[in-house]
Formats: sequence, C-alpha cells, structure tokens
Amino acid sequence: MTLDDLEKIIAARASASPDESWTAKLLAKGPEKAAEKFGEEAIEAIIEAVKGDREKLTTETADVLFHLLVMLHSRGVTVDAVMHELECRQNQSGLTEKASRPKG
Ligand SMILES: N=c1c2ncn([C@@H]3O[C@H](COP(=O)(O)OP(=O)(O)OP(=O)(O)O)[C@@H](O)[C@H]3O)c2ncn1[C@@H]1O[C@H](COP(=O)(O)O)[C@@H](O)[C@H]1O
Repeated sequence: MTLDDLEKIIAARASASPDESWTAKLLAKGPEKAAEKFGEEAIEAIIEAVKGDREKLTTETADVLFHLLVMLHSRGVTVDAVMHELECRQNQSGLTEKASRPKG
C-alpha cells in the first residue's frame, strides 16, 4: 500500500453512499469536519508517541495518514502536489531553511 493507492481508494469511495462508506460519510460533512477528524487522529498518535507504545503508534499513524488524505481530498490537494513540495526541499537542510526565514 502506498499513499498513491490510498488516495485512489479515497477518490473512488468519495462517491459511494454515506451509509456504506466512512470516507463518503466524512466527506459529506465538509472539509471542516475532515480537518477536525484529522486533528483528533493526530492527537491520538501524539499520545501514543509520548507513551512510547509502538504498536498503538503504528495503528494511530495509519488513522492519521488515512484522515490526512481525506482532508486533502476535501480541499482538492493531491498527494503529488505534496510530494512535489517535499522534492523541492530535498537539497536544503531544515535548519538552513529555518535560518533563511525573514526575522520578525
Ligand atoms: N484506511 C481506512 C480507515 N482507517 C480508519 N478508518 C475509519 O475511520 C473511522 C474513525 O475511526 P475511529 O476509531 O476514530 O472511529 P470513531 O467512531 O470516530 O471513534 P471515536 O472517536 O468515537 O472513539 C472508523 O470508522 C474507521 O474504520 C478507515 N476507513 C477506511 N479506510 C480505507 O478506506 C477504504 C474505504 O472505506 P469506506 O469508505 O468505509 O468504504 C477501506 O477499505 C480502507 O482502505
């Protein structure tokens, strides 16, 4: 399973009946609800990361990635666009980028 596969699954399920699909049900509630659900899942992953439970961190991270992609879908942002952004950053250290930001 790749993020591209998951993106395709979400796109396909978006038009399913909300009675039969969690993806469709969540998307029917709008981008704000998708964003809220992503935030909840992220917090659950943070809790497991702090506790150090690797098994639960793995399952919560799966929830985070799924709900991240649902949120992106709800706003028409593609995984490709996110990966392109990461590609553009690959020749620069995060510390160098931070130091180059305007002060203020
Ligand atoms: N990867 C996932 C996936 N991960 C999590 N979830 C669902 O996300 C929902 C939210 O999870 P929670 O445990 O947080 O549920 P909750 O009821 O809000 O729980 P509480 O917050 O109340 O405790 C649950 O219904 C999970 O089953 C997912 N639903 C779907 N997928 C993928 O999407 C495909 C299509 O699913 P449908 O859209 O449901 O057909 C599936 O075959 C999977 O590949």
